[in-house]
Amino acid sequence: MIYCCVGYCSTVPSLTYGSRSSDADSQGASLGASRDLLNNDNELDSRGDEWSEAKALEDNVMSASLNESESKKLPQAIIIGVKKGGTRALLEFLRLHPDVRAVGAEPHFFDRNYDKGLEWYRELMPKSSDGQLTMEKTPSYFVTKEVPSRIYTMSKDTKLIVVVRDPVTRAISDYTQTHSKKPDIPSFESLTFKNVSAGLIDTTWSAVQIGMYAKHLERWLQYFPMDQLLFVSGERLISDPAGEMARVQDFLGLRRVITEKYFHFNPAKGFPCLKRPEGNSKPHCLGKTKGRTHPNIDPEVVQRLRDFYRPFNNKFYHLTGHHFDWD
Ligand SMILES: Nc1ncnc2c1ncn2[C@@H]1O[C@H](COP(=O)(O)OS(=O)(=O)O)[C@@H](OP(=O)(O)O)[C@H]1O
Repeated sequence: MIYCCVGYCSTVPSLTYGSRSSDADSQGASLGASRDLLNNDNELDSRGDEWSEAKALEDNVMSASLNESESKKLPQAIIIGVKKGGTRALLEFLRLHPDVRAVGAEPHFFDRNYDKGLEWYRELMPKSSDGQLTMEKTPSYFVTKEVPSRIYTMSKDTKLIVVVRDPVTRAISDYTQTHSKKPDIPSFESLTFKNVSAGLIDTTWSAVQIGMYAKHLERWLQYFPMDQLLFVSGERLISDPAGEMARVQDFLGLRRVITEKYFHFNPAKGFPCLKRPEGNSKPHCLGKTKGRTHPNIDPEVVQRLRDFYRPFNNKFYHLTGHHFDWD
């Protein structure tokens, strides 16, 4: 069956092909069918959609003029995490590069859909020519035990990108997202502790656990050498997107096409938005599900979390050789 959307047709439901950006939440996306995407808890990022739809339309026009040597390929590079790190922004920035083709939604192949097989996965990818890089992003990969060996089995040469962010802010962002959908959940402060009176941090709470980056990274290093991983600073992706994009493009072996000309800082949103350097088109910002207002958290709890994360952060700095200044 052929599915079409805003002039964009494919053999899988159009939602799965970037007409909507479905970003990770605690459930994340399943690409089995468009119904899955609509029924799960995923965010559908409305402003991101506009951007993705414009891109899908453009891709469609482009693909009409492309020759038959184009084919769907397994990704050579994957944004594997972290949830709420800035993964959507990075993917959308990369999608502007002419040598990158990326699937807009999160395939969740290596964590939830692995039994569907590699051909299912390949089928989700956009067509690309030989010189182009195929990519996807699924932020839950970084913290899922089985994923490193599975990606290694697909290709030991896969390049891996992790967008990391201060784990305390990340945890609050994660909580804010859940709270926006389930306003009745307990407070951040009470979820943080296993035993409030003893002050024990609950490391089984995913919002806390995801930020123990060193622990997760050690699992990846059992399969991949450090030089196959790139750590992008979520903070710098906002304060200096062109600088982070230069690192990313170098790492991926791409020409430095996405430069400061592509960014316009929107002071009202507090984020860089994307603009085409040529022409007068309006800059495109990610949607309102990015940059939600975080609740005020008891400063004592924030301090307790900072103390908790410090050894993990220091180990992470040591392993990566990069100081992220989170303390
Ligand atoms: N350019 C730009 N525009 C908007 N938002 C940006 C941008 N760059 C980074 N960010 C930050 O991205 C955070 C969401 O991260 P993710 O996209 O990884 O979230 S998700 O895991 O896919 O749901 C999101 O977190 P919150 O601010 O907590 O909502 C943003 O701070």
